[in-house]
Amino acid sequence: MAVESLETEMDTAVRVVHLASSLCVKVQEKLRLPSSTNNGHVKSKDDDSPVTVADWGVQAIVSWVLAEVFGGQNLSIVAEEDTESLSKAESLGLLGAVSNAVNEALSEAPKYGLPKPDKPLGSSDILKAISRCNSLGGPKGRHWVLDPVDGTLGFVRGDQYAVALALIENGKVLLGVLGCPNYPVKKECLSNGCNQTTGSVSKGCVMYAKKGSGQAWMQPLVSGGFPESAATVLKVSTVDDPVLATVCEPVERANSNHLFTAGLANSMGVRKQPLRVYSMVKYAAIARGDAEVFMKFAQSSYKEKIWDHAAGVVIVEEAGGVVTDAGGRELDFSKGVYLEGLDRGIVASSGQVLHEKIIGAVYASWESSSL
Ligand SMILES: Nc1ncnc2c1ncn2[C@@H]1O[C@H](COP(=O)(O)O)[C@@H](OP(=O)(O)O)[C@H]1O
Ligand SMILES: [Mg+2]
Repeated sequence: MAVESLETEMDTAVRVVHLASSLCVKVQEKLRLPSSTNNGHVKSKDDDSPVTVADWGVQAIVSWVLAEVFGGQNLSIVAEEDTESLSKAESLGLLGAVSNAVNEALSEAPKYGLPKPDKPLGSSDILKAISRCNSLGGPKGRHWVLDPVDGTLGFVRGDQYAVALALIENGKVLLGVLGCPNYPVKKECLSNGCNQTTGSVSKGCVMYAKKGSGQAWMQPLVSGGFPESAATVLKVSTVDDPVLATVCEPVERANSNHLFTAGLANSMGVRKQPLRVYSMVKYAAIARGDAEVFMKFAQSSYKEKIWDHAAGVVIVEEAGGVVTDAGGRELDFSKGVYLEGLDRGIVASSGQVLHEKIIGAVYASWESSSL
């Protein structure tokens, strides 16, 4: 499939991620009100991770918009959420909150250049839209891949999170879009917490790239519609000396072994403290040149999912960076929901020189690690 033939796909994906990000901003503001801390709008999944009105809301609007634009018939969407807990009788209030958020967002869709429904969607339409995203992906055909709210823990804590949408064809990522509503314009804010203060929507951004185009782009998130300003080009950092490099990694120890990555960084000569950030905003930081390396080494029993990486990988690559597993191999998006065959961990970096140093360091330190 030629790159230039993806215009409608790219345009729709960027617009719907802007719309979805605006839904998230509103829900996150509500979650921050003291009265709503325990109002049932945050649920725990089976693995104890949180899921919110925003996760279901974003999945519903992305699914609804993609079906409107591309037709629901042959649409394949692989996404994180299902409707099991949302369909239970005791979740009626939650479903109502999701419906309100979805209909409020979709009523604004024309301001984003997107279709809106003739009348507000009912609960069953919304459940249908969410459960349409039950594709398992695989090696053949086109699949949209969505993480409606990546880094839900960051989201409920008022911190970083991302809306991630990618399109995969025959196992290869064709395009990726990352909505980063709290990704501050100034990179210092990522580590010193100025993102914690409530601010205007314009502090966020949307990044996107088409595979093979050699270009990645960033737009500001603006309140109430699609931005009029031109997109800016994203370029990775030119730093290739580990002494000057910033390494970012997950905030949660449970998601990546901080001790192992610290040893690895030290052995390469990295001197700066790691930047710990929730969600795929770490890929955004590499693409924008705010950090040079992103490493994630999960426990060996954990299987990485395609929606947690697809959009970020293509954006970093087109901005000039490199992403592989810890064995230096390309990530394989063709095996279904999981990144099957992943060698130990994921490494993204701003360029080949740093990348090779990290992969070399992994080989040197692996034997002595307990992973
Ligand atoms: N035990 C584990 N090890 C590694 N990654 C995990 C994990 N449990 C959950 N994750 C993934 O890590 C993502 C969050 O990334 P990060 O730690 O970089 O903020 C989660 O995305 P969701 O928040 O979308 O579920 C989830 O997919
Ligand atoms: Mg995720």
